[in-house]
Amino acid sequence: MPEQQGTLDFRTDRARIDQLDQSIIALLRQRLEISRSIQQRRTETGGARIAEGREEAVIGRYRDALGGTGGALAETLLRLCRGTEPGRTRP
Ligand SMILES: C=C(O[C@@H]1C=C(C(=O)O)C=C[C@H]1O)C(=O)O
Repeated sequence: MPEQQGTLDFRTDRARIDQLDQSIIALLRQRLEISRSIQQRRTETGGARIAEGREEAVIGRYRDALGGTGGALAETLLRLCRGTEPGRTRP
């Protein structure tokens, strides 16, 4: 029996959410690859991995669009793109 609440059936909307999540994950992987490429090229030429001013701009973009939680999401996204999470070698 499908999961229902009263007469509501969430299957169609949940299928759309699942599709959107797959698209978001694919976009995140693209972003991660480009971000790490920039970081690698910078460190290989003696620069710092992190560009704080640029990160502030990225966080501000998400905060402006989505509020404080959006800013927190951007901070998590930047940690993902740095690839420096302890104990993780892959995204
Ligand atoms: C990708 C860059 O390098 C780092 C990663 C960033 C990102 O993932 O958006 C932003 C700033 C840097 O800390 C960059 O400088 O643009």
